[in-house]
Amino acid sequence: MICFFVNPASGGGNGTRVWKKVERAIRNRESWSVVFTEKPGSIKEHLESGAFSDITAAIAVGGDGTIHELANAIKGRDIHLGVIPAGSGNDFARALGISNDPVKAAENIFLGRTIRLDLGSLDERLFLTAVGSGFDGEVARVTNKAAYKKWLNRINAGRLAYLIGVVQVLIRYRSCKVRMEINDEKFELDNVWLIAAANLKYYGGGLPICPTADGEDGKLSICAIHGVSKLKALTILPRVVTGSHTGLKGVAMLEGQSCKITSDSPLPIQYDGEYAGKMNAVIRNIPSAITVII
Ligand SMILES: Nc1ncnc2c1ncn2[C@@H]1O[C@H](COP(=O)(O)OP(=O)(O)OP(=O)(O)O)[C@@H](O)[C@H]1O
Repeated sequence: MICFFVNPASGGGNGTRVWKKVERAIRNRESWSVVFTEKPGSIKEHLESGAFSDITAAIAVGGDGTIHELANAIKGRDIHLGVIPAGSGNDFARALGISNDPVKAAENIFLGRTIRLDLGSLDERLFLTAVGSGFDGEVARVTNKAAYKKWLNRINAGRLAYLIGVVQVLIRYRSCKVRMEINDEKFELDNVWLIAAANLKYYGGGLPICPTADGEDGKLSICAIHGVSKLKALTILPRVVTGSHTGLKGVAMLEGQSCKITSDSPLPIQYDGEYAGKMNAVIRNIPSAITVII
């Protein structure tokens, strides 16, 4: 049984619109059911209710936050994961080349072609795309609670909300000293603006922060922007839009199975675009952790 978990709130209401198209397209197919999420966390509640014991595939109709919830809710169970993109960022779907056309994406779900994908973990929680600490964690904190996000999502301008958040944070954000440990190698970094640890290459709605990240290689790709003034950081950050930041002075690209980030004052962290809080982070790659329908 395939179960679609539709988040009506994703993409500022896009979830419902996308589901209507999918429903028309799959009306004559068998062995599927649908659940509408009521609030953050409700996917887990539904799955734990015991009413879904016959699910073989769980499909998020939503954005990266919905698929993040779904992956965590099916943790440890033999359920394939899929997505019909309906969010504002859709970085998971973008990285895996999943169609933005709801009907095509739904057809592919029923074709059932799968890959084994690595996941990342931040403490006990799983993530699919990337963890960002420092500047982008702060952007997630500011943007996710901003009233303008809902407004802009409603007019399909979710990316603009993120850009406003970037400008807000740029004005007041200060770099700091960070201790980073990749596998067993220790680094002391000054003037750290951000450290991202990625399973897949995009975050923030299509920003290729780690352009060579590969969700099937058993490693995290790590990008640290550090050791530069705010003025210099301001010239680097826009280059992330095209992925052309990687060779610049002040940008270190690394990789490893694990990445620990600690600082005297814990940094704000986001994972899959969701704000996780201020913390010292232990991030790991979990190789071939999940089966994804692509
Ligand atoms: N019925 C609901 N009402 C409000 N929020 C919900 C509901 N169901 C789920 N959510 C929450 O909605 C949040 C946003 O969903 P999601 O991330 O999929 O959309 P998005 O932010 O538009 O997309 P993206 O993350 O790709 O930019 C998630 O954190 C999820 O927990």
